[in-house]
Amino acid sequence: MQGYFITFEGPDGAGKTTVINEVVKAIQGQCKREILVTREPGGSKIAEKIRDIILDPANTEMNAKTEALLYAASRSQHVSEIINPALKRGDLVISDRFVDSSLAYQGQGRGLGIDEVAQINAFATGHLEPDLTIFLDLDPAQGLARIANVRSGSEDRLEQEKLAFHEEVYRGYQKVNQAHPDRVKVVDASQDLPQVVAASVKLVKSTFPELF
Ligand SMILES: Nc1ncnc2c1ncn2[C@@H]1O[C@H](COP(=O)(O)OP(=O)(O)OP(=O)(O)O)[C@@H](O)[C@H]1O
Ligand SMILES: Cc1cn([C@H]2C[C@H](O)[C@@H](COP(=O)(O)O)O2)c(=O)[nH]c1=O
Repeated sequence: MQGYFITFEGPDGAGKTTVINEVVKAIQGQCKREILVTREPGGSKIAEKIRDIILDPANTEMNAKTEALLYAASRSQHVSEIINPALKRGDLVISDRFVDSSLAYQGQGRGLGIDEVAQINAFATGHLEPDLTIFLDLDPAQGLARIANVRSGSEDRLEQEKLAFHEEVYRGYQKVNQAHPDRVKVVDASQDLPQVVAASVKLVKSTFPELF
């Protein structure tokens, strides 16, 4: 039985983690499949260890290629150990970030090139692609302001990057979204949380009506 793979993407602070939790609460009683929520970087023991290295603010000397390869390595482990087995069981897998994050942050933000970063990720994931990606669309400055409200002073290495970097990442997302209009659906994340959640639930239900 083949499962379903949904990813949430967006700038830092767009609300991905919060919205995923609310979407799961909303659909849990109605969904015909088990729901597995996971995240990147991370999602498995080894992948979480790699996450700690990538996001440690002390690792200021990490170069862009190392960063891209660490995200891809973490993802490879996550896919083989967690995501693929769940999809084989027939689960609905919801991941907080996936390859599109690498295309936007490392491909565009770090200037490595979206196509080049896509290639290493195709190798890492065995070409796994989500069935649906919900892009929470928020101005990067607003996202950073939301994060500063909740964890000012303890931002991770990526969150500590200047606004110009996050604006470049946002341009990367726009390119990726335009290249995959069938897969990526955009939700206005500047709305109040209940509206963002309702729009996301509607997308899940309309994309996979057979799940409900
Ligand atoms: N629609 C919303 N309106 C206002 N605040 C929101 C909204 N959605 C989430 N938030 C708040 O914004 C902050 C960041 O949310 P959250 O951690 O879910 O974002 P994220 O996209 O997962 O961030 P990151 O990419 O850094 O992991 C939280 O304090 C959350 O409560
Ligand atoms: C998967 C992935 C993530 N990032 C960045 C985006 C965030 O700034 C951090 C951590 O993610 P979280 O949502 O705050 O937990 O990592 C990235 O640059 N490239 C990636 O592939």
